[in-house]
Amino acid sequence: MRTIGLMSGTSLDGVDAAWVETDGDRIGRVGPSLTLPYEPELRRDLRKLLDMAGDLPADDPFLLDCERRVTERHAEAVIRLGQPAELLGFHGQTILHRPAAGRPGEGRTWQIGDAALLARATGLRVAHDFRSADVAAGGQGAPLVPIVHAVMAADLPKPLAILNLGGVGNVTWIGADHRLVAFDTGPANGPLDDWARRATGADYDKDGRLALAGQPDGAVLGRLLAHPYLAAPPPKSLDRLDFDRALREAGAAELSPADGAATLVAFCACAVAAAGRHFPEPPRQWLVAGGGRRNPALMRALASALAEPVRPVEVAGWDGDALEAQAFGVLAARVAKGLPLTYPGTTGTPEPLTGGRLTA
Ligand SMILES: Nc1ncnc2c1ncn2[C@@H]1O[C@H](COP(=O)(O)OP(=O)(O)OP(=O)(O)O)[C@@H](O)[C@H]1O
Ligand SMILES: CC(=O)N[C@H]1[C@@H]2OC[C@@H](O2)[C@@H](O)[C@@H]1O[C@H](C)C(=O)O
Repeated sequence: MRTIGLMSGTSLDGVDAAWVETDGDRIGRVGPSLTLPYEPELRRDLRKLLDMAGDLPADDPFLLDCERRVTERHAEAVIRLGQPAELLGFHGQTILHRPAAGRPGEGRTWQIGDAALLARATGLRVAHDFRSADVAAGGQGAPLVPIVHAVMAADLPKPLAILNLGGVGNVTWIGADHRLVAFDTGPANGPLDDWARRATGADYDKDGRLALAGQPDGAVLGRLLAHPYLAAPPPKSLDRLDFDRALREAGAAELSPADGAATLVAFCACAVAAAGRHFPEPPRQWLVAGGGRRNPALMRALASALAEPVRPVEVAGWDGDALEAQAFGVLAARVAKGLPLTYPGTTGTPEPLTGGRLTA
C-alpha cells in the first residue's frame, strides 16, 4: 500500500508528511517527506486551545475554527508532497490527553482534525482516530509508534532503546526476544519551547544556545526529579501540560533565562535516565529521533546522564525528522488491515488491540 503519514506533534510546530510503501508489517520503500510549519497565528491559537481544552464543548466555534485550519494545513502538506498514494494516516493535533489506566470508559484523549474534510480535499481515503479505542479499553492511548519502531529495527542489535524527543519524550525498548516496553519519559521540548518563548521571544532555543550559556540549578532539578511520574512503572503517558504545575512549584520561573533553560534540559535528560531504570535490561545503545536531537545541549546532557552510547537515528539510516510521520503511514496500513496498534507492553492494554477508523 502506498501511504502518506501525517503527524502534527505536541510541540505545535507544524505538519510532518512522509510517503511510505508498507503492508503494515514491513516497510517496502520510504519516500519523500516534508514539514509544513503552522503559521504563527495558528500556533498561538493551538497553544491557547491546549489551556482551554478541558472545559471546551466539542462544538465550540474557536475549536471548530482551529480544527478546520489544522485540517487545511494537512491537506496542503499532502498536496505539496505530490506523491501517489492510496491511504493517508492522519493523527490530528492532540489538545488533551487524560487516559485512565485500567479503567475502561473513563479516560479521554482528544485529537482535533476533520478526516472527512481531509478525504474530500485530497481525494484519498483517510485512517484517523488512532488513540481512542485504546483509551476506551483502559489503555494509555500513547505511545503508538513503538510497534513501528519494532518493524523498523528488525535487523538492529538488541536490546535497543529508541527515544523520541518531541514536545514530550517517549521511548521504546526492544528486547532480544522482541519484547516491547514503551512509555512517555517526561517533558522534552515542550517546557523548553515555552521557556525560550518567554525569555527570548523565539519559538525554541535554537541549537541549545541559551541552555549552553547556563548552569542547571541543583535545587530546582532535585524538586523536579522527585515528581512521582518518573518512578511510576510503565505503562504511562503524558499530556503536553502535565508538568506545568510541577515546574511552577519547583521554582523554575525564578531562574535566569540561561539557567532556566539549562535546568529544563537537565530535567529532560534525567527523566530519560529514570526511564531507563524501568527497562528489563540496559539497551546496547539509544537511538534518538525528533527535534530534540538537533539540540546540542540536550544531546550532551543525555550523553552524560546515560551509561550507554546515545546517537541520532540517522546512524541506523533512518530520518529522525520524518520518523513519526512515516510511522503514521504504517499505522494507517495496520488500521486498513485490521492489525493491532497497541500492546500490553506499549499502552498497557490487556491484549493486543486494533484501533483507528477509516473514511468511506
Ligand atoms: N536546531 C534546533 N535546536 C534546538 N531545538 C530544536 C532544533 N530543531 C528542533 N528543535 C526542537 O524540536 C522541536 C520539534 O520537535 P518535533 O518536531 O520532534 O516535535 P513534535 O513532533 O511536535 O512532538 P511530539 O513527538 O511530542 O509529538 C522544536 O519545538 C524544538 O524545541
Ligand atoms: C497523546 C499524544 O499525542 N501523545 C504524543 C506525545 O508526543 C510524544 C509522546 O507524547 C507520545 O506519547 C505521543 O506521540 C507519539 C507519536 C506516539 O504516540 O508514539
